[in-house]
Amino acid sequence: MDIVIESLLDGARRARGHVAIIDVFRAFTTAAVALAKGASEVVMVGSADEALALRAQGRVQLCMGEIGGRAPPGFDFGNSPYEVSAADLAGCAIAQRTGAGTQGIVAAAQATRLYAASLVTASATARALVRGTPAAVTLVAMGNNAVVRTDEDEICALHLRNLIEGRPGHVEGARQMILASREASYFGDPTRPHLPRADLDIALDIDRYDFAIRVELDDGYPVGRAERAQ
Ligand SMILES: O=C(O)[C@H](CS(=O)(=O)O)OP(=O)(O)O
Repeated sequence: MDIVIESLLDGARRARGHVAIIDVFRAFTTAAVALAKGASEVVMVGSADEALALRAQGRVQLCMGEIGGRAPPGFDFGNSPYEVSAADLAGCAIAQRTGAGTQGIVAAAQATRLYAASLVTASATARALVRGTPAAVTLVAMGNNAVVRTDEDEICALHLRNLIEGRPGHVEGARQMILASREASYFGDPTRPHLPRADLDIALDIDRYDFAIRVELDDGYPVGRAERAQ
């Protein structure tokens, strides 16, 4: 099996085989929390207008995500796992728009199987990626706004590769490397109130959940749902 690590939007466009689009801060940590809180599905879109239109049509009940890190006007939630962790989402379908993660999902049109990945679902995602013994697995680190590479997504890709190749990786080592990064330092900064420290704590709770987020097309929209091992 060929395992390729890619980055950013062009990496998502090139990705082949079974693909993990990685966004630790914060899109797919937030999506995982939403699914764990009972959301039925997360419809991943490229624009805030698409998310709002899906809610207006009744296709989803809630909108979450960000532009410039903050909830767009009319959204129910920002892109904060901590904020979402306090909500009752039982049975809700949610539309999500973010600057990196959901853009990568939309761009990954060549994937034969697609996952939205972060560290909270790392082991479950690694197991899911190898099911069906694909010829190729591509791990795409989405970075900031899908244009600047970031430590947390690149380290998540390396951790996933270790797991896929049968090594345990180093959970605490990965955590500490990310905590030392520029992006981690933004959380809890009083000048960035949209980035609570609790978001960082949740995002680095590696293997918090025992499901992967499988993304499949539904009426042309990529829809993420929890996928547990059989
Ligand atoms: O809200 C976030 O943490 C980021 C901001 S940016 O778009 O990467 O600049 O969004 P995400 O898509 O979750 O990386």
